[in-house]
Amino acid sequence: MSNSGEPKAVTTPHIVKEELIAAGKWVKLEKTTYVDPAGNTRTWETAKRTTRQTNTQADGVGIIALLKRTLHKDCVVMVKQFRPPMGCYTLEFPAGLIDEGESAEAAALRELKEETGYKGEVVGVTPVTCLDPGLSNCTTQIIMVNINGDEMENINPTQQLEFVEVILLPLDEFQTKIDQLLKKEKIVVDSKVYIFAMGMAQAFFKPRELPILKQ
Ligand SMILES: Nc1nc(=O)[nH]c2c1ncn2[C@H]1C[C@H](O)[C@@H](COP(=O)(O)OP(=O)(O)O)O1
Repeated sequence: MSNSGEPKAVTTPHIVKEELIAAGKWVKLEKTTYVDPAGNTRTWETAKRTTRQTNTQADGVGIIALLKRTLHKDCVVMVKQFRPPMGCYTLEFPAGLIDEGESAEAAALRELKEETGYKGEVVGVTPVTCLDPGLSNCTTQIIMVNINGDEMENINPTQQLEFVEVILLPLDEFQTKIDQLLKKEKIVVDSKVYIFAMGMAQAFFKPRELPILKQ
């Protein structure tokens, strides 16, 4: 790297035009023409969902649902399902697309009920977050939900989706349990899930390894 020579022109990068290359019912491919920070006009191949609702910036929601029961460890409610684009089973947080006129919070509680049978209460919401910005404009909001597992309707929850398996994993062993599952089965874990698992391990277990805290 060198600091010599003419300073590069600095431009505010921006989109010039978006041209449709192909469209299906759920997904479309566009050629995006844009100006890069150096002022050069370039193109990019962009995938978009066709289903994004008006008045929302997020395509869907992901739900971090904590099942809280007396005399049980708190568990994260996970779903395992066959995902055609991956060609295999995946381990994910419950998730789904936001319907027209629906808030992210309402979508999260609806999807949680449909996919797992549990009735939850929203305790946190992320901003709109991107999922794979080098490929797609797809966005999600992650909704944190608590489930009172002692409530009657959450004792034997009935899910509405036949091909979605609900898996409960204890929060305090989340990463270890995922690792065990990955060793046992041919399954791919969603990156959001694994990052959350690593974050939990760092937050809860690493500080206790500091010498000062061991005394
Ligand atoms: N990319 C997709 N291709 C499809 O052929 N069908 C798709 C795509 N994305 C969504 N869907 C369909 C499948 C479901 O019937 C509905 C709703 O999905 P939803 O449950 O909201 O979301 P996921 O659980 O994340 O699939 O859309």
